[in-house]
Amino acid sequence: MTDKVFEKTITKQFEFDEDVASVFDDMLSRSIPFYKEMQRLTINFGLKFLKESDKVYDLGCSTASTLIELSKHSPFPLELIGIDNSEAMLQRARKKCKAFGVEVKLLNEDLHKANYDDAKLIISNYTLQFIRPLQREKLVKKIYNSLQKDGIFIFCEKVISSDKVLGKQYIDEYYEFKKRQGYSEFEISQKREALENVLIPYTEEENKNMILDAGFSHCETLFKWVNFATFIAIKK
Ligand SMILES: C[S@@+](CC[C@H](N)C(=O)[O-])C[C@H]1O[C@@H](n2cnc3c(N)ncnc32)[C@H](O)[C@@H]1O
Ligand SMILES: O=C(O)C(=O)C[C@]1(C(=O)O)C=C[C@@H](O)C=C1
Repeated sequence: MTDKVFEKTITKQFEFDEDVASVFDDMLSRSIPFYKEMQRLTINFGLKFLKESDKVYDLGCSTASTLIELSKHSPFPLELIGIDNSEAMLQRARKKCKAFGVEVKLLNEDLHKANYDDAKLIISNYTLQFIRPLQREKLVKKIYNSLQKDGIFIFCEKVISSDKVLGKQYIDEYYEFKKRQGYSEFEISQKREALENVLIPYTEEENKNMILDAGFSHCETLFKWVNFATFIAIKK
């Protein structure tokens, strides 16, 4: 279904509710430049570190798109677990997994409370940005502690520039992308307002520092397009 959520005047902050979940796959593909490419890199780099029966968690799995693609591309069976606290998203995820014949354990839980121990790979794409900064640092520490030795954390985030002028140019370039995807100026400004103080992006460097502060021995950028980036972190 086509995303028309922000065609009407907003009355509340952005939420992963029924309205958003019902158009979510279209919303992501039209709101995140190179979404598919970043997903492909997440899967390909993840697979380089995995072996049969390894546990893979997707934190903030939404409609399970990434786990379904991972399952389709993996040459061996994996234990796939998706965690999300939006029931509207998980309903779509269950339907899609069934339709694709993919076995994924889908859990409706808060990431702060859920258990993801013994993970070989943890994925979290475009989700940390929705976690309040103080909680975010704690969550990344929890992710680090939950990974096995030699475990991998791959995550994608919307990012900002630490330079004021470039920061403004990033936003202009991003809104131009959105216009090319068919969103009107009204929809763009409505969504911007709804996301204010809900989606809190860090700079690329702040993300890396947060990861290293949590204990990871290495973190680098796998991909970046203006204000969106994919990172990989290694626990030694
Ligand atoms: C932008 S979406 C993730 C998109 C998805 N990873 C993908 O690549 O298709 C963020 C997701 O995180 C979930 N989420 C946000 N905060 C959460 C929390 N505290 N616990 C569990 N899920 C959370 C939301 O419900 C939403 O489905
Ligand atoms: O539309 C925007 O401004 C976005 O930042 C895109 C974004 C994201 O990065 O998570 C914001 C909310 C939805 O979850 C889908 C995509």
